[in-house]
Amino acid sequence: MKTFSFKVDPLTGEQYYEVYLRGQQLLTDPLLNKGSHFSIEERASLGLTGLLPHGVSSLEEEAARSLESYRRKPDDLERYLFLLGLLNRNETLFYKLLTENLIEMLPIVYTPTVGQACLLLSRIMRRARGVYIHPDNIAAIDTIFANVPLPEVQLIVVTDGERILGLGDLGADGMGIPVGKVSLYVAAGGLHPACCLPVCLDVGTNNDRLLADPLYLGFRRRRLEGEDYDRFVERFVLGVKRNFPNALIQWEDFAKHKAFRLLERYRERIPSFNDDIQGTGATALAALLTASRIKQKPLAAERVVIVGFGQAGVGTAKAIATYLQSQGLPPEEARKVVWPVDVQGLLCQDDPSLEPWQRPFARKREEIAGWKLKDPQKITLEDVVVNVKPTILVGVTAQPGLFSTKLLQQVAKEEARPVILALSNPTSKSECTPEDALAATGGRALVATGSPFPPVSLEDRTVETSQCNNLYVFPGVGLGTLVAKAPKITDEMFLAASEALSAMVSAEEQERGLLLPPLTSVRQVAREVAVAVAKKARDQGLGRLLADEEIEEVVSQAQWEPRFVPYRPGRPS
Ligand SMILES: O=C([O-])CC(=O)C(=O)O
Ligand SMILES: [Mg+2]
Repeated sequence: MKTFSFKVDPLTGEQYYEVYLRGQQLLTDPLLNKGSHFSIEERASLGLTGLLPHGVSSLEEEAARSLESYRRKPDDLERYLFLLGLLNRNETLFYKLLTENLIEMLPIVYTPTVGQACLLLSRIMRRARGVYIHPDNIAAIDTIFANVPLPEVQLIVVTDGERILGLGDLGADGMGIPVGKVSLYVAAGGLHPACCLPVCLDVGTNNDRLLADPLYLGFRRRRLEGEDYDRFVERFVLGVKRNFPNALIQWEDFAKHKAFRLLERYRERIPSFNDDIQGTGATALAALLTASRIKQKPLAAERVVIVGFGQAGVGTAKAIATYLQSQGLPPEEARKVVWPVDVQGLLCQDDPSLEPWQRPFARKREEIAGWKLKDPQKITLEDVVVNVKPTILVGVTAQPGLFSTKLLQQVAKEEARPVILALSNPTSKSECTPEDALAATGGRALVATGSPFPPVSLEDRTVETSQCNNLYVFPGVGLGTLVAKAPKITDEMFLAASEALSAMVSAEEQERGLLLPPLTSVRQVAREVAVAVAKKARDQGLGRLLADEEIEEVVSQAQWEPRFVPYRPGRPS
C-alpha cells in the first residue's frame, strides 16, 4: 500500500511528498512522521490539528532531544532498543542522529550490539520491520510484497538466519542483521530509506533453545532443507523479480553451503551478491593493499595463511587472486599466494572432503614433501605457520583466542611487519585482540579486526585498529550497481571497490598503521566505492553508458541526506 509519492513542483522545482495518510496514521508511520517538526500549515492540511504540542522543532532540535534520551540509557542493549524505537517512530530523525553520531552509535545498531540483540530478539522486539516469509505464507508472495508500504523497493537485504555473525543459527531472530545492514545502506550509502527492504526467509531453525522457547516468534519447525529449501528461495527470487524488477539482492548470513550455492545460482539472473563472501573478501583485500603500500612490498611476494576456509576465507582468497591476475599473474600462480586452513588443517588436493569452492586453492601434496610434521595425516595451523612462515595471517573462524600468543610470536619471528586480520564477529568471537597481536609481535604487527576494539596503549604510542568489516564495501557496491543499472555484479566490480577503498587511506593514516580509512568517512567511502563500481560496470559493458563525470554526478545526486521535505495532502492514483 502506497503511503506517499515523491514529487517536484513544476513551477518552483521544490521537492515535496504527496502524502496519502492523515492524522494519527501519519504520526505512526515512521517513514513519514516528522514529530514536532510538522509545520502549522501541514498540521492544518493533514489532519494533525491538536494532535501535537504547540512547539515546532527544527530537525536539529529534535535530534538534540533524542540524543539526551539516548545518553540516559544504562547499557548497550537499552541503547539499541532506544534507537530501534526511534527508527520505528521517525526514520528521518533516526538517520539524522545516526549520521551525526556515527562513531558512538555504529557499534550499537551494528556489530557487536546487534549480535547481542539477535540472541534475544523474540524477547525484546517491540515492532517488526521488513517482511517475514515462511513456508505458510510463501504461496502469497505477491500479496506479501504488495503489503510493503514503500513506494519503490530497490535494495533487499535477505537472511535465512542460519549463520548470524559468528553466533550460529538464530532463525527468525536473525532479522536484526538485515535491519542493521539496511540502516548502513542509508546512513553510509545514502540510499533513501523508502527504497530498502529487510527480508527474513524464515524456513525454521535447528536451534533447540529457540524451538523450546515459548516466546520465540519464528516458524517453529526444523529447517527446510534440500529441494524444498531451493524451491522456497526460487519463489522468493521470482517474487522479487515480478514485484520489484529493479531491485538488487544482498544475501546475508546464510550457512556456507547455501551461501555459495545461492550466489552462483542467482548472480547472473539478478543483480545480487553475497556480503559475507564478496563484501568481506573485498574489504580484506583493501586492507592488504594498504598494508602492501605501508610495507612497500607487492602482495604477490607475501605468503597469506587464511584460517577458516568458508565464506569469508574463500571470499578473501578469491579477491586476492582476482587482484593478482589483474596485475598479470597467471591464475594458478595468483592462487598460490594463499595457504588455506580449515577444520581438517591445511587443505590438500587429495582430500576427498574438500568442498567445490575450496578446491581451487588446495595445495599439492608435493609442496609439503619436505615439511617437518608431527602427524602427516593432519597438518595443523601450527605446522603451517612453522613451515610456510606466513607474512599475513587472516582469521575467519569464529574461534576466540585461536591466534594465541605463541602462534603470533612464531609469525613475528620470521616477518618484520606481519599483517594480522582477525575478522570474526562479534567482538567475543575475534581470533585475537589487537592488544594480543601487538604484545606478541613487539608492536610490529599491522592489525585489523572485524568488530571494533578500543585503541591500544604501547610504551611509545597509542595504536588504533582499523575495523575490517564489510560495512566499508556493501553500501557503495549496492549504490554503484543501482546507479549504473548494471544487470549483475562481477568480481571485477568488487576489485574496483577494494582499490577505491584502499586508495582512501591517507599517507598520514598509513604512517599510523591504519589499513582502512577512518569510520567517520564511511559516507565518502561509499561514494568513492559506488563511483568505482559504476565505472567498472560500464567498462565491462554492463548497465548505463555514462561518462566519468556523469557517474560522479548521478552518485552524488542519489545520496539522500536525512532532512524533511514539505508535505502536501493527496490521494493515491
Ligand atoms: O555484520 C558484520 O559485522 C559483518 C558480517 O557480515 C558478518 O560478520 O557476518
Ligand atoms: Mg554477514
